[in-house]
Amino acid sequence: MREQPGSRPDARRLSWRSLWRLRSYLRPYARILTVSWMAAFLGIAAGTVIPLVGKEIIDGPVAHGDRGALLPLGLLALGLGVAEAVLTFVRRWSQAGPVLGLEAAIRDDLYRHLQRLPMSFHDEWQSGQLLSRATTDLSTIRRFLGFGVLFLIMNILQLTAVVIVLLRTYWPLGLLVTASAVPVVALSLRFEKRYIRVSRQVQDQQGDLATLVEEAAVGIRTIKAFGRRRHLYGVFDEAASELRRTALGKVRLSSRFFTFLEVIPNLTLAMVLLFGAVAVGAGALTLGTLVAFTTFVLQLVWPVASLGYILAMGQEAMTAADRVTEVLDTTPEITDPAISDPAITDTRVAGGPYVIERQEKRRRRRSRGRGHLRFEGVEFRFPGADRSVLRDVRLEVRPGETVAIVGATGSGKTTLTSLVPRLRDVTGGRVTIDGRDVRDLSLPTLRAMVATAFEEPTLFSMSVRENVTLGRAEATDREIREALEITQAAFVHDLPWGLDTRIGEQGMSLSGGQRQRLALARAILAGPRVLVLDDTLSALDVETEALVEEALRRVLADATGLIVAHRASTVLLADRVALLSEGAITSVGRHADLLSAVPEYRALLAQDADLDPEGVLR
Ligand SMILES: Nc1ncnc2c1ncn2[C@@H]1O[C@H](COP(=O)(O)OP(=O)(O)OP(=O)(O)O)[C@@H](O)[C@H]1O
Repeated sequence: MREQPGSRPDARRLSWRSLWRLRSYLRPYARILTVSWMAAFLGIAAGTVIPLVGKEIIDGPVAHGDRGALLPLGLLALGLGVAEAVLTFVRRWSQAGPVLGLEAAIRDDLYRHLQRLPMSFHDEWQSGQLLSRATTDLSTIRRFLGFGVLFLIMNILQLTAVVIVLLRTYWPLGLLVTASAVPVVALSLRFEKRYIRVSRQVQDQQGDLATLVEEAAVGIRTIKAFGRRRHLYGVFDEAASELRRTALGKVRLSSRFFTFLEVIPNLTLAMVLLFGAVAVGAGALTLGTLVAFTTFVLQLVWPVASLGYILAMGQEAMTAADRVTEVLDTTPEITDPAISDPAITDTRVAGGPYVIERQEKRRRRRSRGRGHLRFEGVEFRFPGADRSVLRDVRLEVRPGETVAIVGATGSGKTTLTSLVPRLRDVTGGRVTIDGRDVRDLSLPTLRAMVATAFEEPTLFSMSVRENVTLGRAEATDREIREALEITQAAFVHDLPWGLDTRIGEQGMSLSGGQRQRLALARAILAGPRVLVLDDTLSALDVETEALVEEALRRVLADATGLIVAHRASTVLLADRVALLSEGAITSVGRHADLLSAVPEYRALLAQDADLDPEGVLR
């Protein structure tokens, strides 16, 4: 079995590199971020100066009873305190925009990229893994790039500044405080390795769990129908418990580390107080200096203690960035040709997306040919598979002609049809429309030329109108009505809000046949030159099917049709039939001729009780 991508910890890839690459998303916010960072640095400076003012107050006015000097120094300390508070507010306020903007921009790019990735990618990746990358992982990155990095640098700066001040104030105690950093650094390095491993495990397991929840929601009917609730609950519970165990391990690991980080500065503080008191007693240190010293060490408690938390955040963000870039780095294999096709959208065209869209539409209209479809020695092999699903397929569908593909289950019918709109790319030979290899056409042009309706129709959580006009957003109400009439889908007018009724996720509130009819209307409304129907009428009752077929005949007369058929009634829509046997086309001809001359074809359609010996519907 091939390994599920993105579901296993892969420490080799893990580095700051993935996270560093995402910095470009912060570029638009350079100015406001500068304000934020300036506020942070000035805040540290103000905070560091306050204890020094305290020292001056104790060693000066307090020690000498000089009340006159107390007021200006007191006001200075107060002013610094207020300044620190205001700067903290400015830092927090100015950070929110860039941080949320960063998350939204990466999410947009990820979504756009997922849409561009080919079917082979989506075949391999669990949707829950993609979902957790687009949600949990991006939030983790946002938290770290937005707050973690700033605090990490602020803390390091504060630690350095305070240590320098301490060393200059009274070096023996300064050295003691500096030495306390050694165990902190040593343990942080050890902690980092283990934490990276466990946090990747948690993130991957969250993705697996999201997949299980999604499958349970989408497949609820099957689960209920087979009475498998308990069984699937067991599977889910096991995955959830595993995640809980891993997450608990992660919390235990971090709590040990965080506790250690809390203890070190407090121990240091106790030692500073002890040795400082001795030094004051011996006259080597003033009282004011000792008070300033202890205030400084107290100031260090939070930066040191939070260092563990921030490092953990950083490590989680690194694994999250790795998981996100894993997807972003997958190159879409099915792309527009280099520059050979004038219909390719040039995103740098002046005038923005609307101008580009208009130009694209004009080009598409110009580039609409007659829809002459040819499969020329087509081979197809799934990635990693050891044998080809399609072998040397040669088939011609002339403009306006309809060819039915008939074959046993698993013979490659769906795969063959998916090559026309380039849902998959041939691995040998070529598919041409009007003499041009489909790979030489821009994807928008190709997909405007070819419309497909699948056996399992996907309807989106939007209105009927939006669902039906997916292939042609500018369709008028009259055109929509006509398409719905052809596909016998007038039932939508009886829905509570007619065309504007939102249909549930996957159109669950509609019957299978109703969904198929809407998907067919969507394909017809796109006004394609090549119409691909992959067993689209399978869920219709005999009467509705007859009505839809009658109307489809008119549509197909105007387009080139490729229809996958299991039933004789659908086959009769076609001018010719191609028999696909184990990935190769073994016979092509008229339905009646194949029925009498090809035993395999006869056997495939034999179950169709409605046929007379001539293969015609009774
Ligand atoms: N994503 C995939 N990865 C690997 N093999 C696949 C994939 N999808 C389909 N196959 C295999 O390719 C072969 C052809 O599948 P295809 O769906 O094209 O058959 P079909 O003729 O349309 O079948 P049916 O009539 O049951 O819909 C099958 O053996 C199937 O197992």
